Order: sequence, then C-alpha cells, then structure tokens
Amino acid sequence: MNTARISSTICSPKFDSSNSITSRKGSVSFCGNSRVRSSRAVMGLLSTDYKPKIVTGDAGYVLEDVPHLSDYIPDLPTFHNPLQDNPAYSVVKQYFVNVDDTVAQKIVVHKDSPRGIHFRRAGPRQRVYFESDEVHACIVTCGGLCPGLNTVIREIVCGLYHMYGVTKVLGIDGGYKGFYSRNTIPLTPKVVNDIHKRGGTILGTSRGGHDTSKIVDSIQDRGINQVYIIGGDGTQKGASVIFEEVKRRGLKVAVAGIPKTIDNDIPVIDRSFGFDTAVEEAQRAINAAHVEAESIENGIGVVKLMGRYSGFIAMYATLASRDVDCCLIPESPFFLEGPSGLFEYIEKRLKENGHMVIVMAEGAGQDLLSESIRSMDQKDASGNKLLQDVGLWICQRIKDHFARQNKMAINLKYIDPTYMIRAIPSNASDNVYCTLLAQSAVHGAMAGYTGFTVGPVNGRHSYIPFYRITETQNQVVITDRMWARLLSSTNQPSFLNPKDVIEGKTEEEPVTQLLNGENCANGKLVNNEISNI
Ligand SMILES: Nc1ncnc2c1ncn2[C@@H]1O[C@H](COP(=O)(O)OP(=O)(O)O)[C@@H](O)[C@H]1O
Ligand SMILES: O=P(O)(O)OC[C@H]1O[C@](O)(COP(=O)(O)O)[C@@H](O)[C@@H]1O
Ligand SMILES: [Mg+2]
Repeated sequence: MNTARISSTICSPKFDSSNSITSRKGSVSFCGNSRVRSSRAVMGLLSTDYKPKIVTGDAGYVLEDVPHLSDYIPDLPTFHNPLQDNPAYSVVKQYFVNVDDTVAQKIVVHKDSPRGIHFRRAGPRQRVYFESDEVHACIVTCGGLCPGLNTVIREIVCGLYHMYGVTKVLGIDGGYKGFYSRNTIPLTPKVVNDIHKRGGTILGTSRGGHDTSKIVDSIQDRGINQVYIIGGDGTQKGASVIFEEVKRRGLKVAVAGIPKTIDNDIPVIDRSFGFDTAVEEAQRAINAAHVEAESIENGIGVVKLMGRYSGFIAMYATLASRDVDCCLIPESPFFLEGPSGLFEYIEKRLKENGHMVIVMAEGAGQDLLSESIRSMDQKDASGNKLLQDVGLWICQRIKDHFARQNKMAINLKYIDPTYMIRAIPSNASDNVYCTLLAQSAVHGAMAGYTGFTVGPVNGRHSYIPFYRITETQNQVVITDRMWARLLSSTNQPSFLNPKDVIEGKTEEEPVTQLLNGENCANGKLVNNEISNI
C-alpha cells in the first residue's frame, strides 16, 4: 500500500502489522433498486460493531478491503510461504501478488471520472499466517446444487495439500446443520481425485439449520482454523455471521466464502460457476422443444428453466439457441390477453411460422399466477419463497385460450429440465474457473484474510467483503443492451405498455451507468460482465 497517497478524510484508516487498514464505519452508499438494501439495512445484516474496512486514496480511489485475522488478534506471527520452495512455482516470475494490488470494480471510465471502488486482488502472498501443520481446514456446501461444486471441493483439498502441505481437511456433511448434527468426512487428494467428474456435491447440502453458536462451537471444539463455505446468497449471509461470531470469540479462524448460484444472481462478481454449464445443458431441452414443435402443425414447445428472481439462464439459453421465439423472465412483466399480449403473439407466430418455442424462467409471471391461484405463501427451510409452477400454469392457459377461442388447433409440448441443468458435472470452462476460485480462497485464508468471498471482478480474482455479496441480488436489466439483443433475436413483444414507454422517454441525454454511480444504471442494478457489454 502506498501509505503516502492514502487520504484519511473519510474513514480515518489506520495501518496494522499486516499492511491492511482498518477504519471507522465508512460512508458506503448503494443505489436504489427494490432488491438493493440501503447501507443501513446492510449493516442490519451485520452486528452493530461491524466496521467495513474502507480506504480512500487519490482521485476518488476507494478500497473496500476485507478483514484480516490481525485486525482482532494482536502480534500474530507470519511465516515464509511454502510455495516459494515448490518446484512447480519456483520458476514463475512474480508468482506472488503485490500487497498493494487492487482490482477496479468499474473499468469503463471517462477522463474525469473518479477511480471508484476497488477490491483486494486475490492470490498468494510472500508471508502466510498459518504454518502447514497447524492448519485444520473444513469445507461445507449449502443451498441448491450447482455444476462445479465437486470441482471446488477437490481443488480446495488439492490446493491446500499440494501448495501449502496441509493434510488435515474435513468435509462437513449436509450443509450448515452438519456442523453440529453429523460426523465429518476426512478429505485427502486421493478421496477427491475424480469427484469433479460427478454432479452434485460429495458432501451433501441442505437448506435451513443455520445455528450460529452451535456451528462456531463445533468449529472451536474440533480445532478447525480455516472454514471454506461454498454457497449462494443465503450461505454467504450465514458465513458472514459465522465470521462475526468467530471474531467476537477472538478465534484464529479464517472464514472464506466461495460464491455458488446457478441463477447467476450474486452481485459484483463477473459470473458464477456452473452458469456456463447450465446454459449449455439448457440447449438440449430447447433443441428438443424445437424439434417437437416444428414436427407438428401449430406446434408449441415450452421450456421452463431455473431462475427464481433472475432470468440470466433463460436469457443466455435463448440467445445461444436462436430457436426461441419468446423468453419470459422475472424482471420483465408480461400479460396474456389483448393487443401486444402473449396470446396474440403466439397466434401471430403460428400463422407466420407454423410453430414456436417459449423459454421461461421459473420466477417469471409469478404475479399473474398468484392472481389466479390464490393460495399459499410457502417458504423453504432457508426462508426462500416457494414458487408455483409457472410452466404448467402457462401451458394450461395457452391451451384454454386456443380451445375457448376455437381459433386453431395447437399442439403443445412442455419440457421441464429444471433439475437436469444443475445436477450435471461442470463443463471444461467451469472446471477451470472452479479451480481458480478454490485456489484464490486457499491463498486468501493462508494469508490471514477472513470474512471474504472470492470471485472475479472484471476478470481478476478478488477478495470481496461479505456485505457486498449479500446486500443485493443481480438481475437482468431490461433497459440494458443485452435484453435488447434478446428482443431483437426473438422478435417478441416487450410487453411494455406503449404509453409507459412514451411517458418514460425524455429529450435529455440518458444518464449512463458511469455517471449514475457504481453498479447502477438508471436506478437499476447491472451485472458487470454479463449484462453490460
Ligand atoms: N440470513 C441468513 N443468516 C444466516 N444463515 C442463512 C441466512 N439465509 C440463509 N442462511 C443459511 O444458508 C444456507 C443456504 O441458504 P439458501 O438460501 O438455501 O441457499 P443459497 O445459499 O444457495 O442461497 C441455509 O443453511 C440457510 O439456513
Ligand atoms: O428445489 P430446490 O432444491 O429448493 O431448488 C430450487 C431453487 O434453487 C435454485 O436453483 C437456486 O437457488 P440457490 O442459489 O438459492 O440455491 C433456484 O433457481 C430454484 O428455485
Ligand atoms: Mg439463494
């Protein structure tokens, strides 16, 4: 860190022995989307004494740093990184990450724009805070399945073993509740050798059952000092409170999160592992729907894909396929009846082309469903809202419509590959990505960082504070160019009321993401890589 250039105007940073910087509660602000919590609410997720480590520098530079064990444990000894003696790495020039390296969240800039938010760059450090034989690590997987979970597990075990000589690694059986209700699973490179070829997670997973004190008791009782937590937004919230309890008890335990979500709804990072695999697998279902639809008069193929609140899988699967005539996602409301509605469009497509394919995310049109099926407000064990089956519902509505109107005989085929796209092993690209995530997490924990999630930000792996990952969910921005690309590839109606579009238009130059603030376009969230190209 270039100490001379750090300004103390906002956060009064002070340096500690690890070259990291602590500060008073920083003035972090977030943009106003309904799924974005305010900074105060974000703090509500955290204990009242949580202090984000914000460092400011020249020209609007802001580092949102991650916690370090030395923040709350004084005089921790450091050790020579064993990688320096590793024959595989000793020939690599500049293998170690410079302690000052940070990664910019915003890479599209104007000449006078502030440098903006940065995250600490991931990677191996020259000095580590654990000796190899001191480390007792554990790995847990939580939430829904995702291709690549086994690869991440494998690469944490092998990374610890081969890079740092760590031999004590435990698997926690069945998610968070496994910490206090199940036996552990010893993990060695031999045990995990070919698990990346299998779908699912060899450790098992679960929803619910996050009992912070029981989990931290178990960590303490077992003498665990590195905890690798693989999971989605709910899991990372759980990891955040585990980190805080560990810190409150003053334990030398590094807590590292690896973000997992098939829906690609985790913010800040470029994309989540398994997403690429899921989009690829979805092609098989879309192809089948297309073959069925085009083989019969007035054939309609409907495919339902995952996506509780975010339609990334449906959007990317549609864009990749080119056989899709209509893609419905949670972010883009639609309606069935009347001019420019879905039924009118189906009729038009069938008349023009004789068949059509509809792809929908499971979270699309839930408002329409609950209007017609007034019922349950059920939740899963983690508190996530249980969705009603929009695929079955829409198929029935389409059939009823055409039967009632007696317009044309249709042949509708419904394909629901929901679980098939997430229960498969990860593809080659996701496998490499999972390896980098796992190794970055291992390097971070060994270097004494804690309370972080690892992930690529504009292509560079970074350590991101938990609150940045849990404060919001990534969603498709329907005013963004990616959604426009989709609309122009399917030719579907936008389902926007023309009156709203006209009223929404102004003579003024539209405010760009760049000018409007971090990660925020016209008050809507944007995904760094995925939606904003
Ligand atoms: N706010 C929270 N605080 C603590 N633990 C949580 C929180 N939300 C979810 N969890 C725990 O995280 C785990 C996974 O959460 P879930 O929402 O099911 O999946 P995902 O992590 O994939 O989003 C569950 O064991 C759940 O109890
Ligand atoms: O049936 P399950 O296992 O609860 O999973 C269904 C949900 O899991 C998801 O795939 C992803 O959710 P998570 O990222 O929270 O695990 C959703 O798209 C889907 O609604
Ligand atoms: Mg989730």
